[in-house]
Amino acid sequence: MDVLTDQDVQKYWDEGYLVLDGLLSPEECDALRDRMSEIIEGMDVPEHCRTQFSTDHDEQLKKQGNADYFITSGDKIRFFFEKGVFDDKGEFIVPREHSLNKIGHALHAYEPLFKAVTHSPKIQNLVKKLGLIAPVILQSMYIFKQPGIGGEVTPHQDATFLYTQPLGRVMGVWIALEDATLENGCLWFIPGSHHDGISRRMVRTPKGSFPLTDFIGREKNYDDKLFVPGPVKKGGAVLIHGEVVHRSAANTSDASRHVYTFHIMESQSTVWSPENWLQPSEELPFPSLYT
Ligand SMILES: O=C(O)CCC(=O)C(=O)O
Ligand SMILES: [Fe+2]
Repeated sequence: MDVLTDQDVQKYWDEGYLVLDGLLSPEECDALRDRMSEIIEGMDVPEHCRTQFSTDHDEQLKKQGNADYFITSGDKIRFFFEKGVFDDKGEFIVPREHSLNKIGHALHAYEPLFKAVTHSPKIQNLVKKLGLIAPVILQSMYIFKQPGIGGEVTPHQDATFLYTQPLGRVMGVWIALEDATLENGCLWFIPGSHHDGISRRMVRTPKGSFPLTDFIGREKNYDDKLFVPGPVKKGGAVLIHGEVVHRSAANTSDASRHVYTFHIMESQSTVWSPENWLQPSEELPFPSLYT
């Protein structure tokens, strides 16, 4: 059975995103969440995440540590924390399971359950239905959007961070492992905003310089009234075109909003920018979706 109808496909290309109900069962969602709880229990918190800086020199070291940790995370499973979750001794001041913003960027490669969902027949079939010929997985993230402290994600286009030539080759698959609502920070989109290219690109800076990345261009100021919410029930998913403008609000509710999301690229006749922060590595070349 096709997960996508012809109308769905049309809607995706017209609006730049598509909300799908019931991609995963509640049990499949819970299995991913349970595995994530185990990962967090066993998590080693890197020193540069814990340390507070007391001198400018310390601050610089921490910044460098954070930047290195991020830019080499494409083929690893790494932990990214919310602000203000450690005290000055580096101990958690919130429960550790509430301290994380996200985990990335290679769950799809190294965590069997996440790998199985990513390469599942359902995902493969919907990507086939969209006409992709040689799709590969670029990255994956588990995003927590913690109750009360999960911050907003400001308006952006994913191709800002995952740039290709030509554009139009990248798609996010964003799977709600809990209900994503207006209260806990569901996604919002500007329908049809994927037709005008991108306004900003994140690029690596020359080797040996700091910061490690910089932006070319800047994000436009979008009229708030243009955004349409995309709430979705647990197990539902949103397909996100690489150039559609989207955002999510802070989570001011008591309910978390866990999601598993990954990005796919049509690799046929596409050039992946060597200036992107994320690069395929010897350890982990971008794996094919269909195998
Ligand atoms: O989960 C969010 O709030 C933002 C996620 C996002 O921007 C993405 O998956 O592309
Ligand atoms: Fe995004």
